[in-house]
Amino acid sequence: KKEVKYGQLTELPRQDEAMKKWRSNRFGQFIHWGLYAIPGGIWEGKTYKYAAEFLKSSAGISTATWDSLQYQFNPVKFDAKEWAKMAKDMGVKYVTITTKHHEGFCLWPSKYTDFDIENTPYRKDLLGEFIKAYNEEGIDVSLYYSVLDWHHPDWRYKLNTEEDKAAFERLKAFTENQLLELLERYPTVKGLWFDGTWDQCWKDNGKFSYDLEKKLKEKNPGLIVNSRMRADEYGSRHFDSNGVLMGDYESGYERRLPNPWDVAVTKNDWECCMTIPENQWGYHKDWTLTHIKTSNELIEMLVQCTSQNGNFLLNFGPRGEGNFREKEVKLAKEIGDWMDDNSSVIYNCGYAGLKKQSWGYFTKSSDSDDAINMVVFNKPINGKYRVKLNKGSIIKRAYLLSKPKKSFNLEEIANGEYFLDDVKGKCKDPFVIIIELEDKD
Ligand SMILES: C#C[C@@H]1N[C@@H](C)[C@@H](O)[C@H]1O
Repeated sequence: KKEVKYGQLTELPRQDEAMKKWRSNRFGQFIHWGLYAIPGGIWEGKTYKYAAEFLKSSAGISTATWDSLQYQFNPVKFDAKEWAKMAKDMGVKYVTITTKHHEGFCLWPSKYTDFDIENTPYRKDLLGEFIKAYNEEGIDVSLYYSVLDWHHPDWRYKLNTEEDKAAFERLKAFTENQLLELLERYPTVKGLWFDGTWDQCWKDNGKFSYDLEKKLKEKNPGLIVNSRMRADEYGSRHFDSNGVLMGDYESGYERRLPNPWDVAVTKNDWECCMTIPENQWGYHKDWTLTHIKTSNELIEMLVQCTSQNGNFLLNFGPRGEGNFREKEVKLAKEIGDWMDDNSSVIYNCGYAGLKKQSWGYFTKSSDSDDAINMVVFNKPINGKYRVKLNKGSIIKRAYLLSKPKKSFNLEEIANGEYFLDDVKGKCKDPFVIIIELEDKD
């Protein structure tokens, strides 16, 4: 074991109220919005297939040219209340929005740069309007912040020379000032979601990331930060050099999920962030380039995350003018309709302590020990659901969440193992079977 002085700051898993709320939220909305939403993946008539928020590098655009987009950023269709209502109806309990992506443009009026919303035709504190509207809908707000900053003259990927090191010291001070400014301006914020921390410059500054986590948590007690913020003094990221998780939850699942049978993942808090297209976080004009996920695919990801003690952060990329594409609005509605009937198997739920089975996923509410949720995605062709519980478990009753009066027939086939006879006819959406257990004692 290495001696790690600048590794985990807060003992995990956190059991304070702020973290319990984060855990019970389970379902969040990610918003990627910045200057990249104006060109939307197309530059001088050419469509670039790579992620739209990387268009500056994909199309080799100079910083001066890219930054001039600031004078076109005028989201006349932006209605924060409308956005918050859509999120509320979709069933999310929290939102994470990009305050500043890799391009360096800030959605809030920052004292530390002119490359911000104040110097656009919009002028107003867009981020403040956003936070107020989402909080009024009862949705917690977390802020995404990219340490990687293509606009800032002091950004360096690697620190080769003394000049590089002096420049990066200034970048670190700028980063700390902006983050403290965000927490000062927006005190209701529950978390910070760090990104752009994969370069050598950050790995060489593990102690700084430790001290910064400490300072930010002193400024906003209860603040929740993702593991992506951190490096230890040896350059190990997310987990320190002895494999101990840093930050408050693991945030390495980006556009991918763990193996659904993996039990080890349940021991930490974690979050998966997911795009609707294959790889577009910012708005891209052309959604014919890749597969666009259906609401049932996205609902299954949300249920899988919950079944393994993880949160699911689903991304939306609004247009430069401030509205969402119709397909995103439709998906939000479809997911919200499912959540209207089934959110009880998501909110405040997690790993049921049972091996996953082929019909779908188990989840269990933190508030009850004698009920288990079966969320069905794959109907068995023989109409019988094989349910393997822990030894000694006895099913008192099993029924559809949607039809609680009608019980399934039970056939016990071994200790803690049953067949449930199907009582449901045709179904096009995922559905829930509630298993009520006999009290053990
Ligand atoms: C790569 C990369 C970035 N990380 C995701 C969360 C998006 O912000 C993407 O641009």
